Amino acid sequence: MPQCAVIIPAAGRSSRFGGMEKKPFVSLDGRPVWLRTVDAFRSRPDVSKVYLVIAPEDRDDFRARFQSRLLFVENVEIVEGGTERFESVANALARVPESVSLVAVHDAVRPLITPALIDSVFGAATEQGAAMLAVPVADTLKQVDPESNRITGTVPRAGVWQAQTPQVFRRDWLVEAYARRASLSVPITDDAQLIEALGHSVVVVPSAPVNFKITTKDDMELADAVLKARTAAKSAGEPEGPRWGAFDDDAKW
Ligand SMILES: Nc1ccn([C@@H]2O[C@H](COP(=O)(O)OP(=O)(O)OP(=O)(O)O)[C@@H](O)[C@H]2O)c(=O)n1
Ligand SMILES: C[C@](O)(CO)[C@H](O)COP(=O)(O)O
Repeated sequence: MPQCAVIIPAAGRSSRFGGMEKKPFVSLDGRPVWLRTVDAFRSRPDVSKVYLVIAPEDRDDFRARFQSRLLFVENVEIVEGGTERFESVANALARVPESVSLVAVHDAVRPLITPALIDSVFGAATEQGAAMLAVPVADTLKQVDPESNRITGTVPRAGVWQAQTPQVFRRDWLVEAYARRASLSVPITDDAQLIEALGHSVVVVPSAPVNFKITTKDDMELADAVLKARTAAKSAGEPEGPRWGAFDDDAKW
């Protein structure tokens, strides 16, 4: 089974989240967001190592709060983050050995990822060299003037998908893409963009809205509600569904 390294960037500033604590470190139904996300990958037989990227300014606090627990968490390496997301990913990518065939990048703040969704995007990347999870845009998209808040146009949504993560690539492609990143003048908001710029096609694997990114406080409340619904479904003996994802284990952080 091809080995996949998993990069989990958790070094952002959480500026849209606000609050005293950065979103990866907030407790979500008893466990911190970052741990829920790491736990979705670290015990998989097809994962060689998880690289958790933490901002330099958070390292001491992270160590103080979580290091003792990490002693019991195998194959997780802490990597120093950068100012921009791509820098954080690049720092971790530099740690991935050449022996690893695939690299997955998954936002630490998408803790509701499910085993079935990971299976599907890992499988597609193994076959195609590059794959990512996404959901088709369901709402009508409007272009809005930031000054007046007035609509200046409607964006055709046919064929438009909302990118998620994991985004999974052949390691050599991702290394080459990052080496050439500086040549791109457009803003880079995801890793697939860099692979596309190399001329490789990235396969989109249909995902589920439950794999949303926690960006604001409202998202955290929604994530908490989903987890509570999963726990209730498990207690009621309902079978795990690929869209509901793995039922939470009883271990509380
Ligand atoms: N320099 C950065 C910026 C982002 N991230 C991570 O990339 C993921 C997606 O980024 P985002 O949701 O934008 O997080 P923040 O950058 O923290 O959010 P904001 O833009 O609101 O500050 C998050 O897990 C975040 O921690 C990172 O590791 N390093
Ligand atoms: C990578 C990503 O989650 C795909 O939708 C998104 O681009 C991250 O953007 P952010 O501004 O760093 O949250």
